[in-house]
Amino acid sequence: MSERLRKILTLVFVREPGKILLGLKKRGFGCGLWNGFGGKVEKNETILQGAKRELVEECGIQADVLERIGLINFEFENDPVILEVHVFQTFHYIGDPVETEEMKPEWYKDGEIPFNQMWPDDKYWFPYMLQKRKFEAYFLFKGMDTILDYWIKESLND
Ligand SMILES: Nc1nc(SCCc2ccccc2)c2[nH]cnc2n1
Repeated sequence: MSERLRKILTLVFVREPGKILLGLKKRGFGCGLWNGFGGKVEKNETILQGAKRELVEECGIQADVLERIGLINFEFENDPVILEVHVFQTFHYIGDPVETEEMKPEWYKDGEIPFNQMWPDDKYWFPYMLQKRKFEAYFLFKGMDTILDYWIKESLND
């Protein structure tokens, strides 16, 4: 089986009871969409360390405890690199979110998430996150807007 090229990325959601912190991406990949906070994992850090670093860099919040809740593989047609996105959430953090060059943070009620201004896959896996159910998922994209194929399943492994 030929080894696929993989890019390891993180995605972090800060939670309060009934609310979730989203950031409007101001530049780069996914610009103009609301999303969690995250990005690349550097060579000299673990995935968890990368997730915590990106959260501080993108909105100034320090998360003591990050809980792994999901793993999503994104494939884009005609692109050999698979994005392996490790999804985390935290209810225990320090600081108030601040706007950075990268992200404009805003709190949304769990029932009022702006899915029409987010990646099209989010509406499929957010319900698992909001119900605290661990999940694994795969999405095959054509361009940035069209999902050609996907699967999602509840995962019990830690
Ligand atoms: N929600 C969501 N996020 C991403 S990329 C997340 C990882 C990332 C990458 C670059 C900068 C910051 C964060 C997606 N890609 C395709 N569908 C998607 N859905």
